Amino acid sequence: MVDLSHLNPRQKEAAKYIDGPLLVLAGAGSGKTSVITRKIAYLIESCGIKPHHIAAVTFTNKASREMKERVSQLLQGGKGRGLTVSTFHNLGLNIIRSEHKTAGYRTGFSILDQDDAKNILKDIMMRDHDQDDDALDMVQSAISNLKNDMLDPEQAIAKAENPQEMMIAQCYSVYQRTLRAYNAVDFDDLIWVPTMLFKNHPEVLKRWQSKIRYLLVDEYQDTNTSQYELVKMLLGDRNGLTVVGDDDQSIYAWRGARPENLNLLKVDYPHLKLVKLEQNYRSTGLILNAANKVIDNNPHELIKKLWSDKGYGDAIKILKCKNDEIEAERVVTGIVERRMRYGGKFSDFAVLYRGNHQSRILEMKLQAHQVPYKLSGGQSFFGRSEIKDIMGYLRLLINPTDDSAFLRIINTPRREIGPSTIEKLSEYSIRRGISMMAATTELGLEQLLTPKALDKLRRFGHWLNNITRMAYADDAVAAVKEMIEDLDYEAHLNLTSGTPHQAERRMSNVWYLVDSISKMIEKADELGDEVTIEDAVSKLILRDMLERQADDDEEDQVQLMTLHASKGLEFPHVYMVGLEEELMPHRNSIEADTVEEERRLMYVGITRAQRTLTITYAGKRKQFGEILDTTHSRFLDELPQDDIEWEGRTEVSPEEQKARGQETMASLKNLMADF
Ligand SMILES: Nc1ncnc2c1ncn2[C@@H]1O[C@H](COP(=O)(O)OP(=O)(O)OP(=O)(O)O)[C@@H](O)[C@H]1O
Ligand SMILES: [Mg+2]
Repeated sequence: MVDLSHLNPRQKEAAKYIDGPLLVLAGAGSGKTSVITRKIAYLIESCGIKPHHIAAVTFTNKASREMKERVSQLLQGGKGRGLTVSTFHNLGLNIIRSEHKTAGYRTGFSILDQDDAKNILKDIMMRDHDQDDDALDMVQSAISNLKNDMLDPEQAIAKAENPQEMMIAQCYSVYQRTLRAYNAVDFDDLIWVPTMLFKNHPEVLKRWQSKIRYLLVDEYQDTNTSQYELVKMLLGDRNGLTVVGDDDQSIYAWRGARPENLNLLKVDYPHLKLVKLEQNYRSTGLILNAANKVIDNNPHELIKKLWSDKGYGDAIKILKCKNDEIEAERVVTGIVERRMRYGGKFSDFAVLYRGNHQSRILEMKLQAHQVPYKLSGGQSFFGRSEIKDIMGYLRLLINPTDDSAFLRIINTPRREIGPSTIEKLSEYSIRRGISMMAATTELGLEQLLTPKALDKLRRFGHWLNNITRMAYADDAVAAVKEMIEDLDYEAHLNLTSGTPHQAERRMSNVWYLVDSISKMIEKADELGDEVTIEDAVSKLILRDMLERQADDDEEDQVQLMTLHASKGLEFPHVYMVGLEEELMPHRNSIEADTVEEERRLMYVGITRAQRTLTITYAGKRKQFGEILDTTHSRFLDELPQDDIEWEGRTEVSPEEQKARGQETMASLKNLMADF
């Protein structure tokens, strides 16, 4: 029997309630994710539901890995085998994979990352509309919003109210046709396609409903319309749904998330049971109080009051630094000092920032002090050009119809296949209705190309076909290694990198990628599963898209990530950097009057901290090559000023320090009394 004794009465109630759909609505650190993981164990061990009938979904890879870990601790000895714990997008990918025929895709369909998708869109826009990069970004995000709101191209065209919306809808229509022709899906399709599939094919939906009998959703406030639709369809008129969320932590409205979905649940499921949790088990009293005060500045329908019995804790520190360089230096020396003085691990520290561009200066300082660190998200691994190149080959290897991958690598490393050859090849492939890769070895090309160009294309085509055959028939990893050697990719890096050291580092990234594939295949082997090169590469593509991070969570490293990426996680010591107007809150949100969402982001950041919170800002910051004067963020003024040590502003008086000490002791005594 599963042990629920660690849960408080309300948590227990939520874990045991299975008579209807349930919503747990509660603030940060109150144990929502813990309810989900315990409930999974309860469903399996006490309700007799088989693990393969349970699916738990969350938003980021990191969160889903954490959840998996927590569940596997609760269900040891393989009791959880077959359970699905994944991101929404991963669940969508699995659905499309097993239903690809009905969904209209051929096997080995490819998943486009944001960049590839953008390239396709760029081609389309250049063809019919003369547009710049800003317009491209705008259209890409508009198409994403249309998909998230479940509108297909025809509906978007019908709904367009002005020339701009019509232009977007038309681009959407051509874009979607092109994706189909490429046998490819983009990130939003991973949700949109399964939803449409379920809508149009009730028999497929039925099959999935009988597969997934209990669905649990974490971070529900960040679901968008199509994700909500997917949840609703999977549930049907059954009872097996638990969702947990916190409207104060809704931080993805800009990506189509609809916190109103929390309210919609009550409308769609009149019998919805609501459980609220109030005790925070994560943070000290001071940190929690600061979080509560900041979020109080947002309008609330439902007031949630969180309390903690972890004692008063250390004061929150605010450091004013002269510039961004000194800010980074102080954060790093602060981490080193604290670790030396109190012990602990580097992985106890997290540095959170608003935008990925802020990581570079921190990375430099961490390297200078030889502090190990892990960067999550941003332009880390999969954004590197060498990885994109090799991924291009791998994508083509698992899906020869992936024309965008073909275009990326056909002349990288250089094979002297010029643009006019590629153009003719493209026209020919469109005329024949085949992929560019397939066209390379067609006889019909002879009339179009010079013998030299023809020879180069054919040699390329035959070579890659051979590697593909090897990868499927024999040892996939050996085939990939041979491919990289045949390409003489190392020589290409030597030619295109600034220094030999850079070339070496880039090549080691390539081997890291190959190693990841090999590990995936080995791991599956050990479990008795079979993972093909196709599965391994698809997984890499998805990992790339979701988080762009290397898979080395276990190591003792300082964690660097954006505030967005930190959702759901917790760290003993948190540094929030760059708390300046126009950076946090972000300039765009000030202009668009969406500061409330930034305030929720601030709330998310503060509530990641368990024991100490240090906030920094710089008086001057280098941006776009210019040094700009800055002012501190308005959110700092919203903090409870009595509880913070604002360096250079207010000193904490000795009497006050004493009073705080007494208060801390008193709450600690209370805490001890509870044990
Ligand atoms: N009943 C409990 N007793 C002791 N510790 C608990 C209890 N419930 C949760 N915790 C601990 O509190 C911390 C926060 O829990 P959890 O991450 O589940 O909160 P959450 O509500 O999901 O937070 P967030 O809103 O940030 O996602 C975790 O370290 C968890 O182990
Ligand atoms: Mg959580």
